[in-house]
Amino acid sequence: MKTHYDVIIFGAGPAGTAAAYGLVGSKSVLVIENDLFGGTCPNRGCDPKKMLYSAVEAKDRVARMQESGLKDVPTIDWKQLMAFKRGYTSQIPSGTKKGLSGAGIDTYHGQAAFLDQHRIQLGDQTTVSADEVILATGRRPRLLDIPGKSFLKTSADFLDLDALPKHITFVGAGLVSMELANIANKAGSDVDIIHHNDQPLKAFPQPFVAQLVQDMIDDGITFHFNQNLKAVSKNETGYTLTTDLETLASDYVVEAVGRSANSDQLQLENCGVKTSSRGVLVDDHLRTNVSTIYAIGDVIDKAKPKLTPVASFEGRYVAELLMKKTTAPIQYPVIPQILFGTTEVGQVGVGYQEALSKPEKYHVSAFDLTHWYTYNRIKDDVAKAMVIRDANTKQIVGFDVLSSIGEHLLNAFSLVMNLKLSNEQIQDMIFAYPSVSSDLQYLV
Ligand SMILES: Cc1cc2nc3c(=O)[nH]c(=O)nc-3n(C[C@H](O)[C@H](O)[C@H](O)COP(=O)(O)OP(=O)(O)OC[C@H]3O[C@@H](n4cnc5c(N)ncnc54)[C@H](O)[C@@H]3O)c2cc1C
Ligand SMILES: NC(=O)c1ccc[n+]([C@@H]2O[C@H](COP(=O)([O-])OP(=O)(O)OC[C@H]3O[C@@H](n4cnc5c(N)ncnc54)[C@H](O)[C@@H]3O)[C@@H](O)[C@H]2O)c1
Repeated sequence: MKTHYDVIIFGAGPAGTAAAYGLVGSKSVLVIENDLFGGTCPNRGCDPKKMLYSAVEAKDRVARMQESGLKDVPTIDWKQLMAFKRGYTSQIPSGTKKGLSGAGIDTYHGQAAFLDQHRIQLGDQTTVSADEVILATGRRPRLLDIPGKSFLKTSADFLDLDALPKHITFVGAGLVSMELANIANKAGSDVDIIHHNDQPLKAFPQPFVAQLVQDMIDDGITFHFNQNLKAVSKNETGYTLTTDLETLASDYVVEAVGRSANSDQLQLENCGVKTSSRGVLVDDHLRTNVSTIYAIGDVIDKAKPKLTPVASFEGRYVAELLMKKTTAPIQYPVIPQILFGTTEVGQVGVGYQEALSKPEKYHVSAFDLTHWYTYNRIKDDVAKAMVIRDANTKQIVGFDVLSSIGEHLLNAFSLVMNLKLSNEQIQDMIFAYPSVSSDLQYLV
């Protein structure tokens, strides 16, 4: 390790590693990680969740095809599924570190904190300095401050469970809970969800969310809306949960009520970087109030969705900025958001609610896809989509989808919107047929 670097990056998640790789060849870089190299997404977020979904989706597809060529719905062997997941996640920290080192990026594993704007003290008491510093330390689960809080588990615990509890309760009906509750239910647990209002997933089209909630209820999940968890206590067999309306029993309780920025262990007071209760404050160049310190990814106080591809996009942007390849403010492409599951809800661009409230500006076309060949073939009985156009230019500016395979159309529409493809340009293309993508020509 050197004693001085061009750039020091705190955090080796999708944001920090994207910035580090972007700087390779132009700048000397040190990446400091105090936990798992690779960060939340591949270790305890998106990727392990979708490994578990491999079995859940396969089971769901088989269940849909009963009396249409398949007999008997398989059960999920949680132990084997977890071993499959761990086969992937166990390689991530060492693989990420090796990848960084192989690219000529120095790494440090351990705690570190600012001494001043340019100097950082490492856990072993050595001091390193840098011309510029990037904060990419992400978020961690926000913990409820209630009696019995030590009994509560997080999404990271759930994603690494050795055995599946008989009864699981999730607190908060956000993205994390809804996705993990569906996995737990399909894998064989009884599942309850406690939510403090009756409008989960506000960023998504509400008619589609209502259908998702109904599907989850039909699958046996119980929602407890408009109530707050007040206390947890241990009983002989599990836990007693007390809300302001009722008492529930459960074997395992996962709290997923949002995530807090990891900005509190960096001793930012020593360098003067300002934060809000929602994260590190940055300008439109992702620069903090200290001109040599930047912040990227989930740790920022931002209105943009806190997602892996957004974090990497910001990492690549700041790398370009530091290499003086750009001086422009960050300009985000459209950002697709999706709730994964056996019913997926996805949204990109102008929201459905906003479009409906401004009929002079937007046209909304609603499609029931259930009887379309693509969805009929897999017996997807709730497939729907909405295409939102600018009323004047007719350009597609928004898209919403509800389907067990919604992610494919969502990405196709993101491409259409980013490239501003016209209806005519799409009709002039040839797609592999029959497929999700070939339906694009019927939807535009
Ligand atoms: C259960 C779950 C499922 C998710 N699913 C999806 C999904 O399907 N799709 C999607 O796009 N996004 C998903 N996300 C969100 C996604 O994981 C994050 O948006 C993404 O990881 C953010 O990247 P990041 O680099 O900003 O932060 P992180 O990935 O959190 O990385 C930050 C890194 O900084 C380290 N760090 C923290 N403090 C310090 C410190 N003081 N010093 C040094 N290092 C530090 C952390 O250990 C971590 O490794 C999910 C999140 C969760 C929790
Ligand atoms: N598919 C994906 O892209 C995906 C999946 C999972 C997570 N993520 C990312 O991770 C982030 C964190 O997810 P999350 O689900 O923890 O947060 P979230 O903000 O999406 O949802 C938390 C929910 O808990 C509710 N809540 C807050 N306090 C509560 C309380 N005391 N009792 C009951 N409910 C309460 C909130 O109203 C909110 O609906 C997401 O915002 C997203 O950026 C993305």
